[in-house]
Amino acid sequence: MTSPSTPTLDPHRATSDSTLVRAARQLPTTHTPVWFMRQAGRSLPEYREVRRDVPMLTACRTPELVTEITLQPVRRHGVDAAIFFSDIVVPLMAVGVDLDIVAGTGPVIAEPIRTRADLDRLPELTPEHVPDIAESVRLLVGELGHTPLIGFAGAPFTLASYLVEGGPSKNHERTKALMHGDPQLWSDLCARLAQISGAFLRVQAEAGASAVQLFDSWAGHLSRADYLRHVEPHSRTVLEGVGDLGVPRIHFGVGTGELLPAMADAGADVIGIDYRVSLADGAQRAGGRYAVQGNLDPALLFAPWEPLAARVREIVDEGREAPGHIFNLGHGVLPDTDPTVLTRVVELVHEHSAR
Ligand SMILES: Cc1c2[nH]c(c1CCC(=O)O)Cc1[nH]c(c(CCC(=O)O)c1C)Cc1[nH]c(c(CCC(=O)O)c1C)Cc1[nH]c(c(C)c1CCC(=O)O)C2
Repeated sequence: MTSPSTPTLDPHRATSDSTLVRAARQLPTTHTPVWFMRQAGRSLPEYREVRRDVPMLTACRTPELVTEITLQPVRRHGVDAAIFFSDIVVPLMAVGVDLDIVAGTGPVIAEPIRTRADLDRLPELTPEHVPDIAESVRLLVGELGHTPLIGFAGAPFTLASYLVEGGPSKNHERTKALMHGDPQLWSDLCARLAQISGAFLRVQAEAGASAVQLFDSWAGHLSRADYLRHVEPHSRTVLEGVGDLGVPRIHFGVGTGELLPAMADAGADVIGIDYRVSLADGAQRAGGRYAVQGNLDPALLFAPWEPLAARVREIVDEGREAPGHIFNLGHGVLPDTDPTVLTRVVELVHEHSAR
């Protein structure tokens, strides 16, 4: 029995008709949905205000702050989706990895994982590790109404790179050395990370996130052969592991032109395309079977309005040729971006794509 005050059994019902979910499912939409990676963050003065005295990871674990920060870009820009405010290292922190996020640098790991004994100290993730995440999602879904919330996690390779290198890396040399020098340890590490990412996505989707995105930001540093042999099986475990939840799965990486077919086939519904490959080429490389997300160069947001607007219209037009299109940037919003430009881009995407 349900009464009006009991939560609906299907937390995704309110957003099942949203443009984001429909585009991901390759259904017709009234306009092209748009959101931006890193839409919450330093480009917004209201974000800098909330974060003034609060460290990044404290903010990520405080449901009231996660809710406020996630809602800020939705209120300001009128985007068609919210992305959960968190970080790819939050589930690692939750299982006990000693790490910090250093402003201007990124995640830094106190004791990198390089040996079997190191891996043995990395536990699996259970919902009990992240009650605050479920709580934040529930608060957000209540506030967002018909606007979908996108949950996310880091993919095994990108997480492994931070853990093995101990921090951000340009060349991923220790990571690749481990991959090739001890393939069994590499595979066991990625299997553990796949469990952690998959469980983190599950917590978010079960609490009400309407879509999930797997970020394999650094996968573009791999050859296709290495990606297929050493990485794809683990990303597939994550994506297929949440297939039963019925929420669209977006798979994104940077510099992945050569990997798009493999990344799409790893179990995604939507393939993220960065700005190096045209949407049309990207959709075709993914076999023409997948919805696409992208792909405005975030640096173009610094260009004068006319050339920027022309590029936005072009991307909207190219997206019409794909089975489904979600407008986004090719990578995250840069911290110095003028937020009023982002709002104008949202308005233009809506206006130019209205049908
Ligand atoms: C590689 C990666 C990380 N984190 C993430 C990725 C994958 C996406 C990508 O490729 O950009 C994912 C992420 N991190 C953050 C989000 C929030 C949601 C959103 O997109 O709005 C998301 C989706 C918040 C954040 N995560 C971080 C910030 C900046 C911290 C701050 O505001 O002080 C934010 C808003 C910190 C972070 N965390 C990480 C980096 C590289 C940085 C930037 C370091 C810096 O430039 O200061 C690791």
